[in-house]
Amino acid sequence: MRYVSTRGAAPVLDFRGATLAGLASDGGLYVPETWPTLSTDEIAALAGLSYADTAVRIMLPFVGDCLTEDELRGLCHAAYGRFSHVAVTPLVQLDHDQWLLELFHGPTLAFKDVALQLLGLLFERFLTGTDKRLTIIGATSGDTGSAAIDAVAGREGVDIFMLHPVGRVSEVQRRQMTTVLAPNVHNIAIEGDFDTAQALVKTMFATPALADTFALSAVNSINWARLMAQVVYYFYAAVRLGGPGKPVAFSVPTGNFGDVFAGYVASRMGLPIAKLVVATNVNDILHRALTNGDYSRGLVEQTATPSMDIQVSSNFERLLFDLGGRDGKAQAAQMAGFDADGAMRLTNAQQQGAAGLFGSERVDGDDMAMAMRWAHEKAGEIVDPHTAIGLAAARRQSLPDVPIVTLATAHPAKFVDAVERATGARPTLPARVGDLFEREERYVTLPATLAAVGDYVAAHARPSR
Ligand SMILES: Cc1ncc(COP(=O)(O)O)c(C=O)c1O
Ligand SMILES: N[C@@H](CCOP(=O)(O)O)C(=O)O
Repeated sequence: MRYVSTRGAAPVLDFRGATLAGLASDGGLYVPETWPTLSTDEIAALAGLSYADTAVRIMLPFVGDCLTEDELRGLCHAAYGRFSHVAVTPLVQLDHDQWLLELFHGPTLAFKDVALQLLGLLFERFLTGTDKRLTIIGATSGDTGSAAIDAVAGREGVDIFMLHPVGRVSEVQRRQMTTVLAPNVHNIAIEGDFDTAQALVKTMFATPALADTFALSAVNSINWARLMAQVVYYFYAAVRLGGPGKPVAFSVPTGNFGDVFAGYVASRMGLPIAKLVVATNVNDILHRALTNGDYSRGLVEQTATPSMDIQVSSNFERLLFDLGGRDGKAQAAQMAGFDADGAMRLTNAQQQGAAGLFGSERVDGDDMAMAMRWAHEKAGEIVDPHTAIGLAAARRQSLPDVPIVTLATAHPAKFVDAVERATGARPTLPARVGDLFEREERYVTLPATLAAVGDYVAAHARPSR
């Protein structure tokens, strides 16, 4: 399998190359040159497989000859062996057609673990036998940071620099990052929002003083391997609800458009998906783009769903590229327009292509709290605020006889105050998180400038040998 950049000017890479590079050198994102497909019989044959074995079947075509099937199986079993639920991503029924897909049974209690536990192992596997040292730079609105740090803390050959917006993540989220004191982990609180942090990361990739000295890599969903691993749970859930014979819909709480893009990939691979609902909070750039083609950023508003307080959704570029005829030059021009103006219009092809599969909903704080109460009172489930955005959007759909699965993206105890405000219940952190509130924290706070953050990275990273 070969990987091409959405902006058409970066080298074409294999899976190993795309995983280690993270972001393409032309500023674009790597996508597979073609979508592999599974026949109806191949999808039906996934029924009854364990999560790890399902992952092997789905991911093998993307990995190409960079890993043998046995190597991939070993990595998947190691990654998913760290989850606390035997099903890894269990389904929970809420009422006749409403389901939750619980994605938070990994070490850091959010869906990010599903991909990052594997990505940590992939980095290690691809670095073994080389003298390459990776410098990972990432941005987080709360959950990617802890999942990535857990996946690479203490690993040989990797340093990680994780930027989070100061004061805009929950205390549990912050502590899950800043109490990891391994010498290869560097937490940086920046004075800005998540979009600023993400833009800084992309700028650092394009800064020769950093990119030429260090082997930079990414753990955000700009790294294709992240999304590849997230495609698996769409198949895993759908076959348990009657797929491929019966179509299933998904409602996905969305910020950076990674999780829902993985659902799009599952559909391109042949999984019958009736609808993919893009559920946003009041930071609704994606809802506006999908309803009337207006992709224009506003100010980021702070909400009770901090992980989705995003106005520039990196992975939307992947969708626009695919729907727009995979024309790298045109995509680069469209993104340059957005960078210059903070706004762009989707083309007719992009709008019409998206309309066939995607729906979208904007969910405000009141509707989010109402969905939490509904889940608690009617179904006895406590859901986190991000999941509640997805659930509120799912409950607005009218899809007779189609099961609709809301992706439950985080454990409710990560956002305990918001949960208590809405439901009166105060979920407790699972014991595996340990003495999070007793541990020492370590991080620096820096202005959100390339000079400050770039200098810090240059001073603390170890050059690639
Ligand atoms: C708990 C939670 N839900 C939803 C999202 C949104 O996912 P994505 O950025 O892949 O759209 C995030 C952050 O990414 C998150 O941490
Ligand atoms: N909500 C995310 C934002 C980054 O998203 P990613 O999926 O691109 O890593 C977070 O928790 O950090």
